[in-house]
Amino acid sequence: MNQFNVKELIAEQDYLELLSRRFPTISKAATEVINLKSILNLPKGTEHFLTDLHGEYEAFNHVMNNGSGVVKRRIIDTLGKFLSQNEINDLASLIYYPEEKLQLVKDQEENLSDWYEISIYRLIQVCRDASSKYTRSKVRKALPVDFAYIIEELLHEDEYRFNKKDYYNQIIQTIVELDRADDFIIAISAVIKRLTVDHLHIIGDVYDRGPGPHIIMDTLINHHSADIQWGNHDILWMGAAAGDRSCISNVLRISLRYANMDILEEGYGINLFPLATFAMNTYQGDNCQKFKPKLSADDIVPDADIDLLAKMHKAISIIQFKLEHETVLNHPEYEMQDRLLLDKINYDDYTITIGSDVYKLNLRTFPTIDPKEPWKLTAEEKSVIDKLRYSFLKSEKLQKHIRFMFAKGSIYLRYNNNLLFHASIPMNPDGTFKKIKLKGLEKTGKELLDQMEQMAREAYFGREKKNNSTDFLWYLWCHQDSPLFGKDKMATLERYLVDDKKPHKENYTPYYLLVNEEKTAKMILEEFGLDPETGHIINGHVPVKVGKGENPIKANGKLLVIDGGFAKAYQKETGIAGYTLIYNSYGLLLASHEPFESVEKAVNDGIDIRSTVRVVEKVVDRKKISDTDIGSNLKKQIYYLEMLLSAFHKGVIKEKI
Ligand SMILES: O=P(O)(O)OC[C@H]1O[C@](O)(COP(=O)(O)O)[C@@H](O)[C@@H]1O
Ligand SMILES: [Mn+2]
Repeated sequence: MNQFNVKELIAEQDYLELLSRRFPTISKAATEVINLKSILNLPKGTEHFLTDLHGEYEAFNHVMNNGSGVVKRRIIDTLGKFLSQNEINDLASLIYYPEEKLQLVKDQEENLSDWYEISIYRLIQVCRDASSKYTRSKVRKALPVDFAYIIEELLHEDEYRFNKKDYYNQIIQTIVELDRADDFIIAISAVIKRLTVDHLHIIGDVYDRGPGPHIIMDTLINHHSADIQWGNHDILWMGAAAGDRSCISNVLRISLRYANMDILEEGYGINLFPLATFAMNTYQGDNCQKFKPKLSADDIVPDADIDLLAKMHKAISIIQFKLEHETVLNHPEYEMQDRLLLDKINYDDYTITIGSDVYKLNLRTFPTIDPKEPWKLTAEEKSVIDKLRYSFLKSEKLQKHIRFMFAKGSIYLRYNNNLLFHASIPMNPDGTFKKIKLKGLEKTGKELLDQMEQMAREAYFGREKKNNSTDFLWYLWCHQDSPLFGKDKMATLERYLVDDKKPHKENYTPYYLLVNEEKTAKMILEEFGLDPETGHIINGHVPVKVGKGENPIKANGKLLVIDGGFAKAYQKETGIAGYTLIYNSYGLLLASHEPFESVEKAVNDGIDIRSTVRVVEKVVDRKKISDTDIGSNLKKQIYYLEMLLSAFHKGVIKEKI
């Protein structure tokens, strides 16, 4: 125990006085020290890293339910010797989807009471194993109120213990007899999942392309412990929620591109009527071929709807190009003049000059463009975007989700000596950090990212203030110096208006080449105040083309890129359905997942996402809480509690009895 002299105690007297209100006696302070010291020796909790979810809520839910394979591992560890593979799969799907599985069992099982008793018995075993890493108090906090007492009894009673066997069995039988088995199974399955993964990291891009980012956000808000590093698609929605017109038009364009209207209308209550009527009138007779939505195999959309979606898609794309042009004109300091393309179109011969090359346009109808001032919105376009903006600003649900993004999110995060961010760090080709001028001051590396994050927060929280600009949120979406984006340009206009693929190319910034070198990765870790020998960088953003032999582990293990592509639209390219990372007390594990089929298949056929787990790094000594950030915090608390104990003993602070 730390010893302190009177002088030291007097120097901290005010703080100790405050602390003594929570721990008023020697005995209370000593008990807390004993508790905290014992926690330090427990194994480190399991962290789960997911990224680039892109609205794929079903696959996300599944990975949350199976903990990237950790739940099944636990079943095998606890009951593997006694159960067949089928029984293991059945128990796993019961834990993942208890409601659905119970329904199925009721339809099929003849002796339901037996099934209930056996299943409850097995679930308790798995739950006991999952809870063994934690203090009783932490487990208690994870229990649902209704069953807290019973689950606690069952977890801490041993069915083999003499005298207690009947007691234990009686509890289970009574649960079944009183028709409480379904609720009990649902409750204990949730506890198992919750205890299996202690903390969740989302490395960005919850939004866009898939149908249910709002469903994912609801899950995250209800999660017991999660953080988010903003991806470029998240900041786009954050900008839209701040009322930024360029961001709003991008958000709508992407939703229309993938025919995801549910998120806007049902998810966030955005009124699309003004855009629909405007598009129908303005693009009447135009089949808007290039703007037909990209549908996935299971999307069924009638032709008439496709026609309307295509018209709306074209209308909002043209509005977006105009708004972005104006933003670039308003911000010469962004140095994005190469993105001024609307005025490089020759509206007589339908060509566009990009750099020194001239390309043929694939479109000829621009009913709202005045070639003299092509970036000017027509009065109708202005009215449409203003009405949409109103809807975004007034959507309570959207604002709630975005406030959560700000509360639990950041551009980068340091967590247990790992550095987490979505895309990149601005760097020069020579390997040094790139200086970027913001608000008249040049900054690099960590300082730069801190400044950018502060500006993002100011832009959103000042959204109702006069003269507040939200343009910086758009900058973070698509600027080459944005750590959330990391490409030299976002070639959206070229991709829509020119068939030639040459100008579509977006090049990754120097970070991507440099960071493959171990020395650069270590330099970045050091810049962010982490130990380069033991730390890792964890990124998403870039789909890892496993099919083409790409490896997600780079820089000699210092960098992990875990975007394997949850996005269905990208699975052809990547060849898998996503990577997730697990960091437990034994080390770092990388799980690669094959595409998720459906909840039905998972429940009926016990088909899990097939996941391959490989060890990235194994620690020599099992990591304890003492080795984590929480551990450092606890040690600080212990230090002050020991100081308080000294103060009690030396009479600097009196016990409050
Ligand atoms: O394939 P899509 O949906 O048309 O999107 C292409 C655009 O998405 C981006 O790749 C950004 O999205 P990601 O952050 O998911 O990579 C842009 O660079 C590109 O212009
Ligand atoms: Mn991204």
